[in-house]
Amino acid sequence: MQHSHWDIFCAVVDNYGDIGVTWRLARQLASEHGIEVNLWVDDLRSFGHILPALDPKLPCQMVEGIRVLQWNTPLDQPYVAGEVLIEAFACELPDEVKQAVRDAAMPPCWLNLEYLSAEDWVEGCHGLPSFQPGGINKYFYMPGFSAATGGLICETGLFETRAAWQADSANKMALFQKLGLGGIQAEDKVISVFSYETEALPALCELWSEGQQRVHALIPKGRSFNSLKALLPCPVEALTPGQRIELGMLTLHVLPMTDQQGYDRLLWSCDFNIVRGEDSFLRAQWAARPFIWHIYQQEEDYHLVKLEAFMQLYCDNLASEIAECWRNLNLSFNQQQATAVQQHWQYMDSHAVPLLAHARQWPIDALKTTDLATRLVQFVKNSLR
Ligand SMILES: Cc1cn([C@H]2C[C@H](O)[C@@H](COP(=O)(O)OP(=O)(O)O[C@H]3O[C@@H](C)[C@H](O)[C@@H](O)[C@H]3O)O2)c(=O)[nH]c1=O
Repeated sequence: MQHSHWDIFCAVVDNYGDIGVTWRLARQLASEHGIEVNLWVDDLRSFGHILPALDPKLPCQMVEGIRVLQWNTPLDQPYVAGEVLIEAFACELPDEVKQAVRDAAMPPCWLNLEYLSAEDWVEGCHGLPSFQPGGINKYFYMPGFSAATGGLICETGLFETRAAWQADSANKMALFQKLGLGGIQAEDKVISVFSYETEALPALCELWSEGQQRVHALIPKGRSFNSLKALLPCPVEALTPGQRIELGMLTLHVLPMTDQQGYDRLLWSCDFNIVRGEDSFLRAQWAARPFIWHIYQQEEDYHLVKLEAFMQLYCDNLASEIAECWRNLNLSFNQQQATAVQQHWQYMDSHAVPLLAHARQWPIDALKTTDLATRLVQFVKNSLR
């Protein structure tokens, strides 16, 4: 008899995105689809940054209904083939697992969960099998924005919860206070910043510090601050959560890192979000607020192709003037063009109202009829038939 559990293997690369995506998926599969999930992770310490409830020293633990296992090489905890085996982002599965799959009387449905992209070719590759030694198929599961792709991770009821949160400004003020971010008034502009290093960031800070309105930039300790060293009173390593750095009309706040639900609420609470990678990029869209996407850099500037594909989609039904302005802002930020990013930010400020209206409509248009987890469960059912 086949075991009904699912295994997800995730290798943490150099950031939080791979584990961020797989953790969200694992949680949703368990809570909304009643699936028993084993999540194998090779770096629990990094995982602990976005899941403070985790004990990185434990080889096996239950967190929010998911069994989280330390993935060591060689594998030192037993793997038993279940109904589904997911290798996240083409991580190389342990030999012991591949052997167990070959030996299983009923092998699991084996999937490679790929990175999200808005490019056209994704539709053609989603669901394609690749024949593996032992006569088993491995399927490419491609997240994406169209109905013919694997979809986008989005929990049931998320938009309603977010709308209720945003309907009462007391929620954001209470959150800022809870996070130890002092001195923020309800009418101030609040911007979250979770980017990689870029020269665009000090340029924007300069603009904000000289503006008419009070601006608060909420920045977790890490890569964004590496680009702001010249503005800091101490080395980046010495910054402490809650610390404030006053620069004219701008206050830089050192943001404590929270779990993913906390980060979502932060995105809902800000007027503008600067996000990166894959997961925060999607969550900024679900926050229904305007954003800049600092895309993860790839060889030969391939990331700019991915950025272009997304921008085209996002701007599809946006008035051309506003679309151009938002595209230029994103491009100049990603290309570290200090003067251009300042100019485009100012243009964008003058289109704030329609841009916000677009950001509010976008999640509904982008999600289509079903989310990734629901499509994935259906995909597995179809391929096991
Ligand atoms: C700031 C913050 C983030 N987070 C979470 C949100 C996301 O799940 C995660 C960050 O992931 P991302 O936004 O994807 O950005 P990232 O840069 O950390 O991850 C990247 O890693 C590379 C290896 C991948 O190739 C990229 O595509 C990308 O996923 O951290 C929290 O939970 N709490 C926080 O306070």
